[in-house]
Amino acid sequence: MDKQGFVEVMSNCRLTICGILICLCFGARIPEEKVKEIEAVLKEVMMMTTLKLPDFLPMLTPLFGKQIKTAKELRKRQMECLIPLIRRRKAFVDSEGMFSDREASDGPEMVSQLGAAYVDSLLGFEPAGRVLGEQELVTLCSEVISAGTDTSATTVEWALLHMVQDQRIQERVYKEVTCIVGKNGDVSENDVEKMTYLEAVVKETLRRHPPSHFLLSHAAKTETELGGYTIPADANVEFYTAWVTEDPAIWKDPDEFRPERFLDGGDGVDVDVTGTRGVRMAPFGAGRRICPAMNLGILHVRMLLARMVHAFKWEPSSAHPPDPTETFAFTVVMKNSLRAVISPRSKT
Ligand code: HEM
Repeated sequence: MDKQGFVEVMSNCRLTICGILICLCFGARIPEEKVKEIEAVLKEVMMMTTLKLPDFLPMLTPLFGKQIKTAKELRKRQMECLIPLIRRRKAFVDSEGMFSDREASDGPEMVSQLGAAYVDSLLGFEPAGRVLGEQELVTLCSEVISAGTDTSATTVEWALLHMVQDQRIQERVYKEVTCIVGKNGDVSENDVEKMTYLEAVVKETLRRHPPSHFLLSHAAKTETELGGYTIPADANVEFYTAWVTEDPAIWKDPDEFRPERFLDGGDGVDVDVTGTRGVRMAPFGAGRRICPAMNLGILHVRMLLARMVHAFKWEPSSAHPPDPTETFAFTVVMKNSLRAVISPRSKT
């Protein structure tokens, strides 16, 4: 909680998730300041890659010289942030996980065993008959960190908004968590698997507030028929998926936030979030380009929410009342990010 007496939820969640994903990519534990730096650079990269006029009219590219210069400078900062982590992990892999004392004290601690970091699998990967260069490794790792940070943090913020506004939902989650781990226990991955009400809260959050209203750009490789339209070969296809969850013909009272709809007897109980058995919501996309880390994302969101509600009671800040107005910041986030007052839960 900061000096003003409230917690700014989004920035703290982004930092936590970004730290986890950096560790997942490079197997390293790095200081918070460094996580903040990487997170800020990758957010800028992401905002820079949203579609601009020259993406539709390449002939206009020469008019965008200033933006291209800014993009190149940003790319340089991105490389400077991540290349040292790639080189350190490569040295660790080359030493077969046996750093000497001097090497070990010479940089961030390696906390994932050999083979467990994402970059380990890329170091030996030769997709085009050659090893990947540092630029490519930076891009691939950045993609994972960026794709996982904003989406998961956005989901946590929206879920918490509803738990702050409707204390009944929060108390039900708290009761479920304490029933499983007690008031003093630590919430583990296995524990959250058993929390059916929390699962319903997360599903309802992904239904009511899908972090991405559009999927990533898809392309038709050959001429295709889709929904009665002819899509020419090579055309980009943008899917607006949020509409499915707003349609009263598909969901009862779609605007209402009601986790119970995902419990027995509810209108969402049989919904398949992967879209394999029909699409009633598609927060992760559907088909072969579905989010490859869907289960990890859901796990992060559930773990964070369970631990946050287990440790603290979250209430609205009277100075900054919760405001559900949306805005686009790569994902669709709260325009005025959630600020909540927290008080520690009794441990007895
Ligand atoms: C609640 C959390 C998450 C949500 C809602 C989410 C949602 C999505 C969506 C909608 C897509 C686009 C699918 C398409 O275009 O068809 C996507 C792609 C992707 N996601 Fe996630 N995601 C989440 C968590 C994560 C995490 C934690 C990671 C990494 C650890 C991740 C990595 C990726 C990657 C790499 C892609 C691109 C896949 C490709 O190019 O085919 N996501 N995600």
